[in-house]
Amino acid sequence: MANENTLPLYDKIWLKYTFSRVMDSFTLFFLLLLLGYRIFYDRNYSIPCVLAMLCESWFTFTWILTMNTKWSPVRTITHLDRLMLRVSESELPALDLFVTTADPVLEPPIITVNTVLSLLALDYPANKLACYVSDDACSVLTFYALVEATKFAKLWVPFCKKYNVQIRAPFRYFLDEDDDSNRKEFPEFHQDWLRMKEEYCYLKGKIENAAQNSIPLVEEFAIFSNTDKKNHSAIIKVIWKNKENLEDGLPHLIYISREKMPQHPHQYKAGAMNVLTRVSGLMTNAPFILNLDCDMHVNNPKIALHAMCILLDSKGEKEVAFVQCPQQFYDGLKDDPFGNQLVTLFLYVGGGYGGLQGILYAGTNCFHRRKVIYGLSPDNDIQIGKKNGGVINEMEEIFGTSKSFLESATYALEGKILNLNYNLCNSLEDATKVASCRFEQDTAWGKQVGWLYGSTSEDVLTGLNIHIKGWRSELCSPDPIAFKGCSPQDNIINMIQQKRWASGMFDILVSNNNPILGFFYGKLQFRQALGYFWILSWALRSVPEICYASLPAYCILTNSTFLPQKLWLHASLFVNYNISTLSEGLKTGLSIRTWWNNQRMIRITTMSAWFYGFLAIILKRLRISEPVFEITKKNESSSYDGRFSFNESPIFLPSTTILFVQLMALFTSLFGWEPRVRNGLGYGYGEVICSAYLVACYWPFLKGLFGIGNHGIPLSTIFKSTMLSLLFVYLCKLSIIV
Ligand SMILES: O=c1ccn([C@@H]2O[C@H](COP(=O)(O)OP(=O)(O)O[C@H]3O[C@H](CO)[C@@H](O)[C@H](O)[C@H]3O)[C@@H](O)[C@H]2O)c(=O)[nH]1
Ligand SMILES: [Mn+2]
Repeated sequence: MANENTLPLYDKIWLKYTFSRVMDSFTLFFLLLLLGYRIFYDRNYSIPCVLAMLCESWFTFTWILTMNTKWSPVRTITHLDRLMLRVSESELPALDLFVTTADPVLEPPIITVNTVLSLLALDYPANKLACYVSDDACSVLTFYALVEATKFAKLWVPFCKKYNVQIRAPFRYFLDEDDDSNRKEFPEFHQDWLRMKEEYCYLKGKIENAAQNSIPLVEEFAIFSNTDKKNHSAIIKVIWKNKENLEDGLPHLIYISREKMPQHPHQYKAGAMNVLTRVSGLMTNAPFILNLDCDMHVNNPKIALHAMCILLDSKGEKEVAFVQCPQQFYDGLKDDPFGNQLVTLFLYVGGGYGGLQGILYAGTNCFHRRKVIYGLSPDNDIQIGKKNGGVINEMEEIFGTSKSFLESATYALEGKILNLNYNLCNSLEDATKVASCRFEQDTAWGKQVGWLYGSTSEDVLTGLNIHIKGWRSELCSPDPIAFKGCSPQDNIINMIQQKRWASGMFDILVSNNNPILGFFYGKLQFRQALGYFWILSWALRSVPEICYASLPAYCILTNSTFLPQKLWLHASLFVNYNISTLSEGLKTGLSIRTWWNNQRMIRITTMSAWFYGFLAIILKRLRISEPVFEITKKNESSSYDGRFSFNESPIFLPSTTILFVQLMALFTSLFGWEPRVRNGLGYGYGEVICSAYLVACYWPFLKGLFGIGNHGIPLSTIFKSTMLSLLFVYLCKLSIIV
């Protein structure tokens, strides 16, 4: 039998989704058949047919990318028991915890507080943890909430540990009336539970109160007087320090609001992450970092141990740069009307990346190695400037001019665990320096080290760069699920988020950091590069999709055809594709309704949010406007009903217009208003069915035409869309004449 100590700490299991593979292959087969048929048999080179063929070629290409990504999915299984045999609690490595928040209105402090509480209560030695909260809003309310939360944490953390509470974010825990898992063993449990609930309500009340009546800016809050969120010096406050270094105490808690100046680009979240990295480097310098968005609370208190199984495993140690846990959400609306729960995405596509070079970094729920963030590659050199002793100048060029930080970075890069037990407060002066705007000037921060700048999807960009260095990554999805967050609550917020993702990712594709170059000049594996291409090209997909969606309407309005005579090819493709996505959904435990909502939303998103994402990058490249990071609004609980809401945002124009165009086409066909066939063939059932299918996809918009209040499409949007669709009809007519 293998020695206990040589057994791997985690295993990868290759999943066999045979049915899925077969169905996906059929889809590809039909796509190729269709193209072949068009080229060799149909030979119809009319405008709609050529356009359709171009679009179909793109779809085929995308489909190959999709299949490549999904083809060999894996699951990782972590062995906590083996980890515990190998290392004792006191030997576990230190872990720095980062939480980012940026707006006390869109991100209510009570949510951040819950995330922090769930982190402080992790099942991990408390003297190995330090929690850093970055507040880009420089909000005294957030600070106040954290100070108050610390008081509560002193009761909450021991309570969670004593009773082995599973959900350690109080707002989720107390949703359940009473938790009687501990009834029998501990007679005093109920008493404690009641007290804890009362204390939590008290905390919540205090924060709500403070939000309504402003907080007096005296004593520890005085530093917030005269601060403007876009213009203020750095504020770093050690809210709580685990002075006696107790294993079962409360981890350090540090509040950071980095310096901001109007003329200095602050680089959104990536900028905040880099400040967190540096400040924590000075204070605790843990070799591992877990980063969470403010709304992502810990749902499995053992998650840090699970991640350590991968990071400390003898193979993982050498190869794995980061461990990413899936993004899952609480309070998902029934049947996922906005298609934003991403369940099958993480399972099928996420697992698929796992079988390649590794899952992409998703910005939150991720454990990083500090040295990798500092630019180290698996063969241990730092690629920008060689790091041989004494070359302090080079280190300065990379990491900036802070002596103490350079020292800590050297330790981190060499993998030495410094028994700093740094006096957190003594490093405050240095910390303020590394949190200043100017610190990064002429350094490699954001370019080669740290979180990278230049894309609103800083996460994918940073992860890609790590993969290009030759590192791998792993997906970690223990049961219960590691973290849970808040998904966009309505379709408007969802669209803003999708637009940011699509534009940020397309931005990477057209930059020097793209996966193609990464494959040729770096160590990005071929299939991983294709996998990246799949996701980075989301925005690009909008163009052929919009084009394809206008074809049925064009054909009906001009009485021509874009479908080959043999409709069965398209029909089989359509049926096959739908059966395969449906079966994937059902296997994941989703309802048919959810599947349909997801299908519909992917069409709507592609042709609106992703299209705007595409435009945003074109404008950026033309130096007309810079994309901004629009923060997603977060809620403690969901009060939405899943109906679509609308506003005057241009994001609704493409959808409304596509709907109008299809409706005009369908009416034309119904009343026989189409012109006579001129040459070749006229439109047939195929075009009508396609048009009707699109109307089904855009049903929420059709309802929106008759909705009232924010459930109705505003008149101005209706007006603009009418104009656009009339223009489309006019152009169709024009194309007949010429
Ligand atoms: O200037 C900023 C802007 C944002 N954030 C933080 O960034 C996080 C993510 O922002 P959110 O609005 O929640 O965006 P999501 O679309 O939900 O985030 C996903 O997509 C982002 C990239 O677009 C990633 O950074 C996130 O980790 C990932 O969860 C939040 O904690 C924010 O507080 C900052 O710290 N500073
Ligand atoms: Mn979020």
